[in-house]
Amino acid sequence: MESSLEFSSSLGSVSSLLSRCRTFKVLVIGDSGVGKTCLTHRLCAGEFPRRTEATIGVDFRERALDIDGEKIKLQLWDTAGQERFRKSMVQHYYRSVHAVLFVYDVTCPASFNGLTAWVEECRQNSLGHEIPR
Ligand SMILES: Nc1nc2c(ncn2[C@@H]2O[C@H](COP(=O)(O)OP(=O)(O)OP(=O)(O)O)[C@@H](O)[C@H]2O)c(=O)[nH]1
Repeated sequence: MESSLEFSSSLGSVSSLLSRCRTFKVLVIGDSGVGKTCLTHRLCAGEFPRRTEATIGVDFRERALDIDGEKIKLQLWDTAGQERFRKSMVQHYYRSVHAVLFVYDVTCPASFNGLTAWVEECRQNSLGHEIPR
């Protein structure tokens, strides 16, 4: 009885090891209207949304990947570009981030110049230099 219990518990740990999947949190930032929601929706749902509304706070999207046989979960944090929809939440966005994606609109130079403010926000929230961006 004891040995069969041991056997089933070790089977359990093997199956949990096999199904374990690493999750990577990617923060998506940039000016309002540059296409963050469209980009993340396209990546996760396989198509562009018909219409979007300004993001309030943050929207979460996930994409499962298989990289070299390992299951990876990409967790995209689509954040609001409008200051009034970010408010005091910002510091939470930067917690345990694995990578940051800066987005700008190629038809809008101001949104490219605006990236300096987003880089500065990263600095203010103590984003480490080792974090890919
Ligand atoms: N022409 C064109 N329009 C786009 C593209 N990507 C997004 N749009 C349009 O741009 C508008 C804003 O797109 P969103 O994805 O909502 O922008 P956002 O950066 O998430 O905006 P916030 O939520 O306010 O930060 C929408 O009307 C989209 O349809 C693109 O690649 N080409």
